[in-house]
Amino acid sequence: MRITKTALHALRLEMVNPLKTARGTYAAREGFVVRLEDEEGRVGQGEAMPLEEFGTESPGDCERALSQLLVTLRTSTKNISSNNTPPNNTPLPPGEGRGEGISAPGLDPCLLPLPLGEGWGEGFPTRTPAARHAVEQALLDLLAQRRGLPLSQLLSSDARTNLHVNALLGAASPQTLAEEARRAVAEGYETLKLKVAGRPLAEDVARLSAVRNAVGTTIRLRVDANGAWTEPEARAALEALGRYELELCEQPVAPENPEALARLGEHSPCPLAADEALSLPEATQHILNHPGTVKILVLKPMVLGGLIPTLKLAREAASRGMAAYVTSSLDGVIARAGAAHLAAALPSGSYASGLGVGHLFKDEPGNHPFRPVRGRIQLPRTPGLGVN
Ligand SMILES: O=C(O)CCC(=O)c1ccccc1C(=O)O
Ligand SMILES: [Mg+2]
Repeated sequence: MRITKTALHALRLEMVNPLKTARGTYAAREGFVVRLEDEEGRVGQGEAMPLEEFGTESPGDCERALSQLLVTLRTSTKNISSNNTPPNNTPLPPGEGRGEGISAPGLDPCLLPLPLGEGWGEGFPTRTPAARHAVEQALLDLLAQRRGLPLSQLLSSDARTNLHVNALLGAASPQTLAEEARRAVAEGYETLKLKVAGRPLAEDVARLSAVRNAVGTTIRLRVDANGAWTEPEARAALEALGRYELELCEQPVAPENPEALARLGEHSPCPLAADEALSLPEATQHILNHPGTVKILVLKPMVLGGLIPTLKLAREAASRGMAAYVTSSLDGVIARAGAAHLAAALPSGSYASGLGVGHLFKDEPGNHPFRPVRGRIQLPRTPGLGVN
């Protein structure tokens, strides 16, 4: 494969309502779309949507890195793969083991001529994970198209064809949250997620109570503290909120403190999931080494530097008995499409993915295949990413 043309566009996504997390409030998102054309006229697409507070580079650094990467791609005298048919025309092997499959059938070799930096497992993080994500995604889109496979199938021959997603509830007051929760359940969602922390515990208790009363006991409720509780606060909050039967809690304490996360996990009334901590290599290693205390990883490909590093981390986690699910970092359709293909290729699909955020954006394209319907995303069967 040879890249004959490249293009880089800025992308600005206005939100319908600002999304409040304990780490920041987002009214708009700014990033980039990369388009790569191969010698046979196919076009691959990738997105970079940096979110600095969650461990990516700044938009400025991202743009500089992308410009450099695209120059390298255009001027590379080396073909990205020595011929059109890779030596081994099969997808990556299924997700057991330590992910050694990834470098085997032609994927990493295709990306090797690129100074993409390293992915998770080889000295992660890259300094520009969002830029790496975009270029890797566009190359994978092209590669999957060339092989006539949906991207999910390129990543794993065992990939599922549809995904559960959670509804992200954005309302603040208990009453409006309860209405929002009822609507989501009526639409077909079986897993609801709400942001907690950054406010008095009594308020979160009232919010959780209102949601649980509104939806009954069969719906899964997950909460996300975005690292905002201290360890004692988290202990008290998990105790109080745990009465409402939580599926899990994402990142109760600061990402820099995986020891506290592990201690909390030993006595928590609900399973704990690591999210922001995974942008820090030392914290990630600590978490992988304590699989009984943190049971789940929340994987953000934009933060982890691409789909392949993320898949590697998921396989490593699975080999240690930990579960994982994929969420976006409030990305546009292109990145969410890649994340959906990745979610379908994870070793296990037992947790809903956090990819149902399109309705939060003002100019979300209307009828793309990655829109959840009745709480599920049905992956397109077309080769590549499946986004036009
Ligand atoms: O998981 C979802 O449904 C949406 C993704 C989400 O909550 C999120 C969005 C932007 C930044 C961080 C997070 C997070 O999971 O912490
Ligand atoms: Mg989270």
